[in-house]
Amino acid sequence: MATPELDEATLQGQAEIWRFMFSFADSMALKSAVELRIADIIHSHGGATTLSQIASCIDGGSGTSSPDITTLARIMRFLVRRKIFTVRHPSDGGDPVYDLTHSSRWLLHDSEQTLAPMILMENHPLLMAPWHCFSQCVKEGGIAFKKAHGREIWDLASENPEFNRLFNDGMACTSKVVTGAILSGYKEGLSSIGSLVDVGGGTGSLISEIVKAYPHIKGFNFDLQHVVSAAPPYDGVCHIGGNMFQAIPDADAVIMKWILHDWGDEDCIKILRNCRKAIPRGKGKVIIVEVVVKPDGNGPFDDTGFVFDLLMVAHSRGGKERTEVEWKRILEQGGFCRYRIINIPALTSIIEAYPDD
Ligand SMILES: C[S@@+](CC[C@H](N)C(=O)[O-])C[C@H]1O[C@@H](n2cnc3c(N)ncnc32)[C@H](O)[C@@H]1O
Repeated sequence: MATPELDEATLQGQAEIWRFMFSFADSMALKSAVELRIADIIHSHGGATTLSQIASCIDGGSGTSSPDITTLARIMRFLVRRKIFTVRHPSDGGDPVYDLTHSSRWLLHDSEQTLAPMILMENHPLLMAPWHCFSQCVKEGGIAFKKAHGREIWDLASENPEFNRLFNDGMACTSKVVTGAILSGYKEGLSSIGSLVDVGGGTGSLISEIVKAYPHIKGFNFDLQHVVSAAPPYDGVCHIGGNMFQAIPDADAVIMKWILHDWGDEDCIKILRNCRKAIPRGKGKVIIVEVVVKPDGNGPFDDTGFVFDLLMVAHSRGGKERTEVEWKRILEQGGFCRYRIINIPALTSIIEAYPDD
């Protein structure tokens, strides 16, 4: 029997499936570029770097081996196609030279504004394993991370210092990236605060940057004990270990970045109620730095909001990304009936919430 000819749309559909089937190739190529520090090598040459110059700066796997330049060339060809790097072929027939793009500047390890530690963290086998458990979660419920590792993410971090470091470093770099956006888009929101507690602040990257920009603010970095124990000291920041489900240290205002998205609605309401107890009546506020999902949004970060929602399926217990309507509901139940959303130039927005009293 003759095979029916495929119409254009069906063929296009097939092409899409091939593309999605291998989407992981994008993240794996990106991860290898970060591990090999390719962006840093090109940057240190001032741009326009040949493949052999890149290779000569890569440490061989064992003491005697030298980099496999053919594999490197193939990874670079792929990343040029993805517009992570550029390549130029000199007219004199010389070796092609590679350069950075607006994307690869985010891969620089030694830059203040880098996503390199986050790429290494999210693409680590321990954090990727739960993604393989989605269908099992649909069929039988439960927590993907626990199915993959037998325990939840914060328990693994408390038992495994290497994983704790990988996770905290990944989060810390995203805080540095978002701080610039907060400081530029939310200036007046911070200037009137005397003390600020970052709840689930990780190793203190966000609060330390805020205190650096507003030295009058007394900063508290509050997180689980195993996290603050590994945190570096910062001027003007006091690290406090504890459990936000029990109590939150008192301050004029609470900031929380990427905390509530880790939890289901009931847990968020408990955290918000504890925030309310920690801030002064009448003038306290909570500054929530989170994604606000826009179901029909087509801004540069809107698609990533949906990816983060699945990330929460992979890594959290009941966490999710929320639309404005969903945020409003948990804020009200947590005791914060007034709020405003401030768009900042970042993946996240600021939700500034005020208590009812
Ligand atoms: C997704 S990370 C966000 C870290 C930081 N806010 C940031 O955005 O870089 C969530 C943080 O919540 C902390 N955390 C989890 N459970 C907690 C609890 N019960 N009390 C305090 N912190 C907690 C974790 O240790 C982790 O640092």
